Amino acid sequence: MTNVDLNKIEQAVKMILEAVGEDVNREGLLDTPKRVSKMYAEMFSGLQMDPREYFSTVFHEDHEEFVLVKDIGFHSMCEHHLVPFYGKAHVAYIPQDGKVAGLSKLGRCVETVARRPQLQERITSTVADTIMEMLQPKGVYVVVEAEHMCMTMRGLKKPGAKTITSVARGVYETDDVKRQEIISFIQMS
Ligand SMILES: Nc1nc2c(ncn2[C@@H]2O[C@H](COP(=O)(O)OP(=O)(O)OP(=O)(O)O)[C@@H](O)[C@H]2O)c(=O)[nH]1
Ligand SMILES: [Zn+2]
Repeated sequence: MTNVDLNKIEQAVKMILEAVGEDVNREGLLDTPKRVSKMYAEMFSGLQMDPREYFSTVFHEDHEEFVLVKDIGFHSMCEHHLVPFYGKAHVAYIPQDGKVAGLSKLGRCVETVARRPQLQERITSTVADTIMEMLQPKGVYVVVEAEHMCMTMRGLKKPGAKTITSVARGVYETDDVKRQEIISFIQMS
């Protein structure tokens, strides 16, 4: 978090509170700018990290079918409104030449990419492209399902509306049978 200017965030939060008509000196708000600055540093910590690093260690295992880690919970921040969107990611790949990653690294990749000002589509494609680049698998399929607070607590105001995005790379782009197979495992409860 070295490049995060906590002071600047504090000043900005103070200005927003003043601008909406709050008394920034009332007791309950005294520490709020500082708290919010630390919170933003945490929520945007993915900007300081490179998700590719999680795949610098790979294992060699003679496994030729898919690996799927599903229901990876995440929280992110909509880059248009700076309010949360959150849900689950499902990440699948088919190793090539026995090149497999530690299972936790798929979740770490999602977490890092999510902790940035984001669009759901970009989380989905960045995770898929990172795995394609680092593991050179036969294919990658990523599905993200999320609820966007910018559509529930404001604007459209439709609580429960869910957005689903998917990105297919490699064989998952061309092989309908393989894609259907992984979709059925993702849908399985
Ligand atoms: N494609 C995409 N759009 C998103 C995402 N998160 C929020 N949005 C949308 O970004 C759009 C921004 O639209 P604008 O018209 O510029 O902003 P707005 O007036 O606040 O829009 P409303 O939400 O419709 O009130 C909205 O339609 C949001 O629903 C996302 O992850 N992906
Ligand atoms: Zn939004």
